[in-house]
Amino acid sequence: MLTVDQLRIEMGDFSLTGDLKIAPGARVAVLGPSGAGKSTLLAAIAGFQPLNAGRILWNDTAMPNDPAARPISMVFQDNNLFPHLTVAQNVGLGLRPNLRLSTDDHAYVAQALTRVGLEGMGDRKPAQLSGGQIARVALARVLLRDRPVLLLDEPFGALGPALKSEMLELVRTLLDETGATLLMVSHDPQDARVLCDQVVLVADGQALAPVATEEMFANPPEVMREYLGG
Ligand SMILES: Nc1ncnc2c1ncn2[C@@H]1O[C@H](COP(=O)(O)OP(=O)(O)OP(=O)(O)O)[C@@H](O)[C@H]1O
Repeated sequence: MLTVDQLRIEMGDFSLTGDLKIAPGARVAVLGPSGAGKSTLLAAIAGFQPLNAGRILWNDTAMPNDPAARPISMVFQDNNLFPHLTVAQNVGLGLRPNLRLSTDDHAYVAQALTRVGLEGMGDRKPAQLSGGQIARVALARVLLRDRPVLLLDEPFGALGPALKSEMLELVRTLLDETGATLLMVSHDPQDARVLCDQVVLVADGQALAPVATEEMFANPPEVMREYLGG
């Protein structure tokens, strides 16, 4: 269980509060207007954003301060790859942040690359990959990190619709295999319908408790109606 307990964040004029629980294995879309605080919520859960009040807990225990020690892997919009490292090294960072990979580690990296459809591409640099392939590298790293919570901050926003739906399918397959809990920020409410069983709405300075995706779309609250453009 992921718990956002009495969270409060203040940055200048902006403030965000939240008090919610995410069940293990849930697939949650984080939706809301631009600037509402979706990325801030994910950064707080990941440990990159200091809190003014409240706690983030995993299985009823407060998470460590160090983001690397949290039971979390996160993919950002730019897929956070290092341009000077090869694909295999970028993925290997998920296992060993110092990149001292054993023979077994190299084999795990190769397996993860195969798993996301990038067999044999380990020696390339990110600049030699397409946008979809870069997103796959980020997911291969997530696979190797093998953490119970996956945070995706609009990682496929730059991809065209066909490629994006391919990536959402790959995420679904990986979640089926790992049972990880997903929180995914998206600007496209359709992503929620495709992949997520619940929606956390972030609006008016608040991250609301998760609601079933079906219910959210059948009976959207006003801010969601504005956001859906209807
Ligand atoms: N360092 C900062 N100081 C003050 N305000 C900040 C700072 N960083 C971000 N903000 C504000 O915090 C708010 C939340 O930003 P955040 O990126 O979390 O929103 P978002 O919902 O993810 O937006 P988008 O959908 O546009 O990506 C924004 O209004 C932003 O201007």
